[in-house]
Amino acid sequence: MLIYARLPPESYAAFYTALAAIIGISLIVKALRTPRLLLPPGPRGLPVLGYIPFLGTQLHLTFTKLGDLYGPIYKIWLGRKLCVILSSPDVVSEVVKDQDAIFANRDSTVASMIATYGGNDIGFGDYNPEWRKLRKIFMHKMLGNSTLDASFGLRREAVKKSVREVYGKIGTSVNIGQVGRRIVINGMVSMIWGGSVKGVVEGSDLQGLLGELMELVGAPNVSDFFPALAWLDLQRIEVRIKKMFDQIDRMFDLVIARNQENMEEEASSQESSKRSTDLLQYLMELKDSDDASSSISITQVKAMLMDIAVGGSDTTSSTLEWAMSELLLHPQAMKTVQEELIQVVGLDDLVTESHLPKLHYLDAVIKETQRLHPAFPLLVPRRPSQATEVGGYFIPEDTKVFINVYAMHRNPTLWDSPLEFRPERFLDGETNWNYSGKDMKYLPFGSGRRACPGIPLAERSLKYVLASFVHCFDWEVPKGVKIDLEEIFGITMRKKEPLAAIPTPRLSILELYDE
Ligand code: HEM
Repeated sequence: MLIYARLPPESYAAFYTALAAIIGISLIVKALRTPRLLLPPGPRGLPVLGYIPFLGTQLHLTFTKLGDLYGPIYKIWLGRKLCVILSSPDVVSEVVKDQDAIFANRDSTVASMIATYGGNDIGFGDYNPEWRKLRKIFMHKMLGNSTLDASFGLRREAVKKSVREVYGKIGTSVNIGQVGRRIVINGMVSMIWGGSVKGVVEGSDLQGLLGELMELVGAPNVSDFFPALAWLDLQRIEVRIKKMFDQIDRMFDLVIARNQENMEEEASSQESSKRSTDLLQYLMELKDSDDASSSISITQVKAMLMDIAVGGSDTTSSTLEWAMSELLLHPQAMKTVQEELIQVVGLDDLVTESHLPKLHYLDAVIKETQRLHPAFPLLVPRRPSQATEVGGYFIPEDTKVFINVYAMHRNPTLWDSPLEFRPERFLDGETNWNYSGKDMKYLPFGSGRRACPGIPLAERSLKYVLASFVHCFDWEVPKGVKIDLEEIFGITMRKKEPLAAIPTPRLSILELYDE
């Protein structure tokens, strides 16, 4: 204080000027020394529209070609939306492993928000404690091994029904995709509410409604690229998806009401011990639970039903159709699968889920099918909750991040002869191939916090249905028909031309087809 008091006023001014100069210079030096991160490279596109006019309909192919030009991390602008596309194990690992928590949000769209009850589900909900609660319930309780074991009977009924149906069409051409979709939807529906509510889906076209809903969720929407124009709903996607959604929602309301009536009736007739359980019943019990760590709202119940119906149906049935197409194109692989089935099951019996762990070649066929034809070729896009760095580039908050597994699964630097269908590569004995998402070059179910929670059910359903199809029947492509493997990009990647083939019976006891 004394010293200050003795200094003349001009000295204060000089002191503060010098101090400001030193701070200013050190900030400039620091800024110059810190390398400024750039956005990833990428094509220019047009003013305002960005790359929208050049996307085409086969997004996975467009993105793969751009990856060949710009490398494993590049950007495009779709209107006002910045998108980054990743396609090498290194950069993907930075996102789904090193910075998984930052990239744990989905990039919601107008359509996905409507279809998921405003993001009250697992697929599009934001990463927060409520989402973690739902995901835990979904994975450990609803799709845990004991729940799946208990519901095997319901899946078996769905498979047997379809085997009977195909047997009725022996010698004629069968649309395999359609039969597969029906088995998967019926199996899914009976697991969800078949134990307690009968007959709600018969007469209502759940399969058709889900198909249309998925198509609209996957369609590029101007409202997402130019949010200021969303109120115009230029492509009428919002109007159309609301219509589909309302019909499915009404079906859920009906099912829930019936479930409640049945539970009340059973309680009053004191038959609750005989009650058959299903996922809906389990969810309704959580809805009424007093335990805050597991209680859920009725909207969350319906959003989870939607997740199972949407997430589990098209993915599983498309993969089945691709697997059958590859087997029909590769008779030696078909023969090997059928021989394995004779050894493990025998021609005098039907496949059951207890046989599945012994069907190693069949498992390799399904893994190879998913390598070449991943159901979500670009996974489900993620969105960083803060600005960050990937592959040495700047990634702003809220960028839409695509992971191009289609390109990685076909990359010749990662796979030998990547375009060949060779199930044996999954039987090499050295690598423990699985769907955990730890090996970044093989991600059919994604990886990290947002990886598919339906893997246990998907794995069982794929093996069980495919094994039953090729064990019960020999299949032949109709004369003059050539199987092609052209894809259509949508939210899931489907086969463009439906697969048709002619079945003939294989089992030695014909009564098995009528069981
Ligand atoms: C062949 C069958 C299936 C395939 C190939 C598949 C694949 C995938 C993929 C790639 C994702 C995104 C993962 C990521 O972004 O990292 C996903 C998410 C999801 N899948 Fe599956 N799936 C299948 C079956 C199922 C089934 C049977 C269910 C439910 C019963 C299901 C429910 C979900 C849900 C709820 C999500 C969103 C997860 C989240 O955002 O946290 N999936 N699936």
